[in-house]
Amino acid sequence: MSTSAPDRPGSAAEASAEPLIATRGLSAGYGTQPVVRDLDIEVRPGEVVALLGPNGAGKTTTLRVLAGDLAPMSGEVRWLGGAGRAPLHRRARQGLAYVGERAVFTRLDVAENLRVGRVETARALELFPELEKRLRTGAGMLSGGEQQMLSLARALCRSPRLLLADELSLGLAPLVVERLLRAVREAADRGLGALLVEQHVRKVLDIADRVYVLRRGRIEMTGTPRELRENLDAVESSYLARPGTAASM
Ligand SMILES: Nc1ncnc2c1ncn2[C@@H]1O[C@H](COP(=O)(O)OP(=O)(O)OP(=O)(O)O)[C@@H](O)[C@H]1O
Repeated sequence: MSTSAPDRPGSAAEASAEPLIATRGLSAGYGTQPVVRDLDIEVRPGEVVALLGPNGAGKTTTLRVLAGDLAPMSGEVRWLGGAGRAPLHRRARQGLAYVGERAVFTRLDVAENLRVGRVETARALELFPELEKRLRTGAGMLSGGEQQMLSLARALCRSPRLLLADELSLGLAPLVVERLLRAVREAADRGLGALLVEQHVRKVLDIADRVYVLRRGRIEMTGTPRELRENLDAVESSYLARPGTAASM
């Protein structure tokens, strides 16, 4: 399977835009041992790209090195066309949003979380109206889904160019997962580029333009959701399934 034109209508023009982020021959890891090798990954404005793979494949490591949180061992990461090793805080100022698991300040309430994130409350509530009744609730008291809505609101309402999201939907109910993924899709339709690490394979394929499948630190498959679906049974049974979660995919 190879990379080909995205199979979502309207994304052909975006596919010709310059990548927001691109790696060439990237290897990264911890200590002296690379856990991801020879990665060629790119994300362009307006596209949602899914990064899939089994536990320990190196998905989080990949996001961390793209975010500037972990230095490459070899190869390069080009962010906005430049190959410099800008750290995460500088990339964040330049429009990179990184959402890890439950990225909220649990001791602050929802309104304070938005304020600290320099996000207008009204804008966040436009995106997720269900947060309105929780504005004065401590973020640590929110449900998992509400916490992720808050994390995503904080990221998206600052109009980033690129969103890197690590298991946005971990442990959440299917309807909440769909809600979060739809918010990302809508932001991408307005020009955001997004790279999503996601265990809900079928749900993310519904909104993605392209997919990379990582296995043992290498990209083993890349293509459109349509191409991946044709191989989905093989993909799931061979290495995407997590014990106990195959049904959710
Ligand atoms: N800070 C760290 N120090 C040393 N090794 C690490 C560190 N973080 C991750 N690893 C190792 O790197 C490998 C890849 O981990 P990573 O978290 O990138 O995989 P993943 O695909 O995101 O997995 P999962 O789906 O389980 O979250 C694993 O073997 C893991 O043990």
